[in-house]
Amino acid sequence: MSAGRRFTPRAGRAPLAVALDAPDGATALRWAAAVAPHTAVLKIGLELFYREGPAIVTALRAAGLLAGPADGAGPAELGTAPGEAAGGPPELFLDLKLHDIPATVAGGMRSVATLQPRFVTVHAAGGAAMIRAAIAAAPTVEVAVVTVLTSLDAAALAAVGLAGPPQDAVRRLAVLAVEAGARTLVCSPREVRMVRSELGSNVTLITPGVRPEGSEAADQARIATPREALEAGADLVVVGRPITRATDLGGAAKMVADSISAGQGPAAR
Ligand SMILES: O=c1ccn([C@@H]2O[C@H](COP(=O)(O)O)[C@@H](O)[C@H]2O)c(=O)[nH]1
Repeated sequence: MSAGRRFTPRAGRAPLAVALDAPDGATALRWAAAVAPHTAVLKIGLELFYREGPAIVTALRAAGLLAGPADGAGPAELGTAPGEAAGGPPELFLDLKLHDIPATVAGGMRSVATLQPRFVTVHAAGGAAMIRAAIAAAPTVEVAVVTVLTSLDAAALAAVGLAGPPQDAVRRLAVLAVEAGARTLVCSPREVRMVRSELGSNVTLITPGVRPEGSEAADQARIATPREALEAGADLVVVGRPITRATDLGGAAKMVADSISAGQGPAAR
């Protein structure tokens, strides 16, 4: 079973992960400084990690923009229980989408586990053995399993041999992942209700494909607003370009965080 309890943001933080899809470390540091006060999680993906490597994690931590082990970063049993900590810097989400043979993915997980991230992503399409290997290799990391990329619509899925509504593919892959021991899944906000009713309240659901009202979908196909995602049962919403392409990144992140917080409370969850 993958590490951690169901995700709860640190006290005072909106359940928002800002995607730092920056071209270089200097830009990432600037963006992180602007958004860190408003977000629970910072997500580092392929663009930034391939460019800067683990050094970007060290730099963000040195700047106080990312939680480290001393802040109780990592899965809940390694750090603070929900509600215990008063804020603190955002937690680390390494969105590296590992997808390879089990032994290779296990090696990759062992390597990135040294950075003590809260979440690392792998692709469900790598299969159950690969997911089990990822979890076993990094017991302190929450392995977040990507079901169906939020950029894929029904036509794109049919073209890769997965004809049928995206919901069906998401359901199959979510069940496979949980049967392999995962308890954190990535899907679009459109499938959250279905996945939650299929797999219950113990799984953490992370949703990219989130667009504040009026912002461009760009290459995302299965989208909803932050409020809609949370109301459907998501635990953490990922927002990138609508924040990082804004002139005032801090203001944009605050607006998204406020829109989420306005919808939170017993009735909304
Ligand atoms: O299915 C997935 C899995 C991961 N992502 C990542 O989330 C962000 C979304 O960024 P936006 O700019 O808000 O579109 C990005 O880093 C993706 O790699 C995803 O979009 N869909």
